[in-house]
Amino acid sequence: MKSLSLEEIQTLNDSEIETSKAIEKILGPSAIKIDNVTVSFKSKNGIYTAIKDISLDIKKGEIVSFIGHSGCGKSTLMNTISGMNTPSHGEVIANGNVVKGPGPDRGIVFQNYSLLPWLTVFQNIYEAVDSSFKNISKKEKIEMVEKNLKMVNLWEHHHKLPGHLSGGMKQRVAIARAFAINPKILLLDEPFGALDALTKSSMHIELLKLWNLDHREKTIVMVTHDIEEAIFLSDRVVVLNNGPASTIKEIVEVNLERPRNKKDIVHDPKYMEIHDKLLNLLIDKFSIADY
Ligand SMILES: Nc1ncnc2c1ncn2[C@@H]1O[C@H](COP(=O)(O)OP(=O)(O)OP(=O)(O)O)[C@@H](O)[C@H]1O
Repeated sequence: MKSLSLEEIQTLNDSEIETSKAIEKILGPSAIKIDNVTVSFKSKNGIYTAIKDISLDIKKGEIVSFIGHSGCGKSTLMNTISGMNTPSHGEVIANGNVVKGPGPDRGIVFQNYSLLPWLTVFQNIYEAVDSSFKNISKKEKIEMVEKNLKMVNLWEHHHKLPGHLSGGMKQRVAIARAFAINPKILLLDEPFGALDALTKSSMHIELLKLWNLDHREKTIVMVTHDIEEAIFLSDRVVVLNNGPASTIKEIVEVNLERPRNKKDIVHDPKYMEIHDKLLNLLIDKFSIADY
């Protein structure tokens, strides 16, 4: 079903508004509306169009992953939602507002943690809380930092510098920082890409734990290369075509019940079917016989 643009909503009469509210109640409100977005970059060789005419609605509380080959435009799409890229055509609406730049309603976590190395774990989160919440006391800010560090089991390390933490711990600090500013939308660009398989696996559980504690109200968009990760975490997986001018190849629904159990899920025939589907969408050679 097509969502309405802000202009269309403004021209609705009362009964239409009631109807659209009723529909929204059933389908859930759109947290992110990507409307016909094209992003081109100027380079010395001319203009390079990374993504073209992409439209996608992401509902409040949904977890959606972008997957595709290297260079297909996943980060470009993500950066357009975050406001770090400006669309050459089309627009992104986040939480009802046209995205014009980065904002506190959209928290971002990158693969490289992006913690300030000269600040302690505590200070890294405090700085973010301090610049996002102007009207609360210092005591309340300290409590917010403590609560979020406890949620990722890192309170006892709050005095350490990032350089003295493991990769998984750094990523937990980055996630705690993103949750501390309490954005409605969490954007994760290959957040676990640099972690070993065991740490990655426990980070998936940590992330879902935080999402659950927040009543599954945060919308999470994630870039990943990892099919298993995408299935375990997501409600939908958006597969992108190769660039230039990448488009959406297919959207795969992950209709697996939550809470999901890492050990059991892989034996679920529905999981295997989704896994196969994604594999076939992403890979065309499965053995040396295919060359
Ligand atoms: N600022 C920029 N200027 C010029 N070209 C860019 C810029 N940002 C991205 N590109 C190009 O756009 C294309 C898509 O890049 P993007 O980083 O979005 O891909 P990706 O799917 O996230 O890749 P990976 O999986 O390797 O991280 C690439 O060809 C890249 O070189």
